Amino acid sequence: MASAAADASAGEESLRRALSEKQVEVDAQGSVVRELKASIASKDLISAAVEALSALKLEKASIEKRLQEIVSASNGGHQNKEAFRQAVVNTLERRLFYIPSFKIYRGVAGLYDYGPPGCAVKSNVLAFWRQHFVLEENMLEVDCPCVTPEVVLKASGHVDKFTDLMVKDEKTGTCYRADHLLKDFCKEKLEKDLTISTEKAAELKHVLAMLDDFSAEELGEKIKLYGITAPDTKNPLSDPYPFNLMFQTSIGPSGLSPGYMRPETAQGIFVNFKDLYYYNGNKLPFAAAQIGQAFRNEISPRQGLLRVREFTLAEIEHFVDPEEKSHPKFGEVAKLEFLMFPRELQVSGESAKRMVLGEAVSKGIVNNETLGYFIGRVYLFLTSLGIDKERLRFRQHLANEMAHYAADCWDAEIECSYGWIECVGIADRSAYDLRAHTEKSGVALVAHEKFAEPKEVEKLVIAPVKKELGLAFKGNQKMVVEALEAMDEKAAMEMKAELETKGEVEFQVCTLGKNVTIKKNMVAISKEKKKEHQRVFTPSVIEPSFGIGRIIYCLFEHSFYTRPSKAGDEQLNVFRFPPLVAPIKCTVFPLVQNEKYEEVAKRIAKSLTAAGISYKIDITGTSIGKRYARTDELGVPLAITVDETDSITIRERDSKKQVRVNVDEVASVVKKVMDGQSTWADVLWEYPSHHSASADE
Ligand SMILES: Nc1ncnc2c1ncn2[C@@H]1O[C@H](COP(=O)(O)OP(=O)(O)OP(=O)(O)O)[C@@H](O)[C@H]1O
Repeated sequence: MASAAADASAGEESLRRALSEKQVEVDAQGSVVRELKASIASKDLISAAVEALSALKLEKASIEKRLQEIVSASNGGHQNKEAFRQAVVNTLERRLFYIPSFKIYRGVAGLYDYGPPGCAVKSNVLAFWRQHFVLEENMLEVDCPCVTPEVVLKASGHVDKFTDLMVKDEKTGTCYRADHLLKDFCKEKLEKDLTISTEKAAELKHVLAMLDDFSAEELGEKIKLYGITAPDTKNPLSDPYPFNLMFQTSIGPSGLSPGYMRPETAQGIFVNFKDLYYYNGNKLPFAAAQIGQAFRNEISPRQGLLRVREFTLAEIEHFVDPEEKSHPKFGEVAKLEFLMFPRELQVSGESAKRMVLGEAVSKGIVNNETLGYFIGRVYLFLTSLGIDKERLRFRQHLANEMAHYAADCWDAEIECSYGWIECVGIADRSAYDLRAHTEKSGVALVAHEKFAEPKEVEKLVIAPVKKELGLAFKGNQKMVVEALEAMDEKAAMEMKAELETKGEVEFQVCTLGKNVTIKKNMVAISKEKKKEHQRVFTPSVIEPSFGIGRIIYCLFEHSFYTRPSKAGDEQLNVFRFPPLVAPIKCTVFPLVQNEKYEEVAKRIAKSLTAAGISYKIDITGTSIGKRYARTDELGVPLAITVDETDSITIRERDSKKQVRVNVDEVASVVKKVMDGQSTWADVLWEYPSHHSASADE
């Protein structure tokens, strides 16, 4: 291998790049390969690395041996992830951040209670959300009911389409999400089966890419083909069938008025569009926002807070003129650089790449400035909360993942021990929702642009001939009609030209997942000239939708670490929450139990209350080290120890450094750090440091 070092130098740079994209790295000699991240090494990674290293004439057998080591190391990494998760979840449940609901009755899957520190973290996250989005953009906040009449969710498409495909264990009746079982099977095979052939690997990857597109029949065929059985019992599974995720109810005692618990908060905003537009002085763009509970009867909720049956959503609906999607504040986020995972990289099997947001928009990777602006603001929001920048990426939806009406969608995904998790969906939903409610309610949910002078305008008119389409497409007619009507001007004029020359045209209907042949007699496309005093249009909507529980859980994992106790006999848990998020901002401890110190502690507590700072006072006689450990486990940033009557010490959680501060100044010092007006480094600079005489730390 040593002789390969010389060969390595020429191609090393490109090799290093090739491998680091595949998450492996070679050392200076080009002979040792090691994993960059704790992700699972795949067969694909191995063949790519073998190929690249072989090009440098390294000895193939030894490369393969080394790569096998990587695979077992990364499987070890997998176990480490589980152990890490267990440590985090144990701490969270023991300290009552959250606990399974109705625990004394053995709980209900997918339902959790937030305990005191969890409630505080959640309310801090929501307060910051309001400040960062609602306040910053002058959004119109609303609060609508969770119980929603059927007609609303019929119009939005939820009654007919908000389904997942389910399979049942044929013996026990246990239900599973069919696509999740197929996904788990493919992923496990790709990650762990080193003997898998290249063709098989390609097939499984294709299955993964098409997962969202499979019909019930196709999913059933794959499950049979791969011999997938019930994970817990290995019993055979039923054929997949659709299950609507909404909880149904009826409104009023008669039982005649069906309703549902809302599966998202957005519809409450759409149905109020007309009044909100008026409230906003009939001006676009504007955004409405809502924080509230959403309900989804998930088929088999696993993964703790990540997939639950009732959760808090924070949603923004930003209404904008479809012809003007630039954003006046885009410049403020254009220079941000972070991990982006556009469609093309996913399709070609590459990893996410760091990109400058402004470039992603100018190159058309992100559809428009407004969507880009929100991607940037979401990045700033999540990283300010303490989400690790390196474990946050924005993944673009694949064409088959997006609803047919959507112009572009990006998910903010956060990596945690469960893998990459969608925590915020940012979608340009075009005019779909407002159009759907206009049609169903008969109330025009539109905006107006008044012209100074009447204008002669040319209007695109797409008139599908429903009779002909019905004959040709039968049950699929509605989806073909919707897709034809949703065409933009360019696509419509191209279709018109082709119909005139060839008489028919191939047309992709995303909701059907295939092309259909449209004939000349099936649609009339024209442009009509009219004099108009105003332009009436349905606004497009850009929707960032935040799953608060998912964000909080990822934040817990990203903030958690352990460190040895002073005696080195145990590992102590710490959450390094930033002050913004910390459930309690400081603690107050008298060093020893005596009346004088307790008096001082009470005085400080009063001044903290007056300054609006949450604190915990602990006057137990427990050793100070134990008291610190207890509050580190809650992520409390500062601890005030009363060891004199005129001055006290403040200790910072992560550095464990201490300063001495006069009793009268304590509240204002803590407040400044909590509000972000000072940093701990400023405090260290300004106040004399204190070296603890206590043997506890
Ligand atoms: N069952 C759930 N439990 C907790 N949060 C959820 C759940 N379903 C969705 N969310 C959150 O709500 C946000 C918006 O919902 P959306 O409908 O886009 O999710 P989704 O695409 O259906 O999610 P998934 O594909 O994971 O089921 C998601 O980004 C996620 O953070």
